[in-house]
Amino acid sequence: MTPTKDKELLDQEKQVAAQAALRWVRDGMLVGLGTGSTAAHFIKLLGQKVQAGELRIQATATSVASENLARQLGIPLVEPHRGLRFDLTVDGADELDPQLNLIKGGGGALLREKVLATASAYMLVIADSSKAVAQLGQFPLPLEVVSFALPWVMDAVAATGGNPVVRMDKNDPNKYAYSDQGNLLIDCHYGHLLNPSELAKQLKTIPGLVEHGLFLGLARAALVVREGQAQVLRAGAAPQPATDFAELP
Ligand SMILES: O=C[C@H](O)[C@H](O)[C@H](O)COP(=O)(O)O
Repeated sequence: MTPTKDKELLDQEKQVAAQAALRWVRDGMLVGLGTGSTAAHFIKLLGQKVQAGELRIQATATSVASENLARQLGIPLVEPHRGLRFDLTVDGADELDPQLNLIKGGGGALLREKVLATASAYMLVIADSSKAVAQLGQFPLPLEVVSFALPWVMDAVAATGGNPVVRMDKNDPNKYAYSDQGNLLIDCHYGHLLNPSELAKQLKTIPGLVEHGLFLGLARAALVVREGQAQVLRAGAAPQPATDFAELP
């Protein structure tokens, strides 16, 4: 299989997962919108339902890109405010393990993604087959870092075995990449994570490290596509077909 074909197939899987996720959305819901290519498929499909008058929902997005997309599609948006809680957040992931622990932040949106996932009654992950792994850590762990603190954060993260690399701008390799909050991003190459929760605790003690991309115990279910079919995964449970399955969060 050529890399391009591979990418096309994975993109089809992302669309299938996004389509299946629509079953989770009900009239009147407040929905958190994720970021990335898989979440973008979901936002487009959701936008079609809203435009057709088939769903009345309100949403908040986890990035400027997703917010712009939602606005273009006519999805009503709600600004962050005290007491705002989401019925459902639908988001992609860079990796998910059988316990539905995640690595996120490949697109730099980890901070807002974690804020919305935490403020949601239900987080649903949508993913192509390449994202499901036995153990997290092949994908470099993203961190969001305040610029001033960068040198010390790099030292502290290196001391945890993270081999940190500052992320560069996709369009200009001589410039740093910045998050929507104006912070820097670091990618950490730990290899397989033997104890993600211990690592998460260590990272939280580093001043200037705003957030890490480990999402532990946040996802309630995942829709992962295998051989063209969406399957529902839950922590420690056997996969279920998503075809004859609809769940109210
Ligand atoms: O910061 C980006 C997010 O965590 C994405 O959800 C993640 O990188 C997966 O993106 P994609 O759906 O494009 O693979």
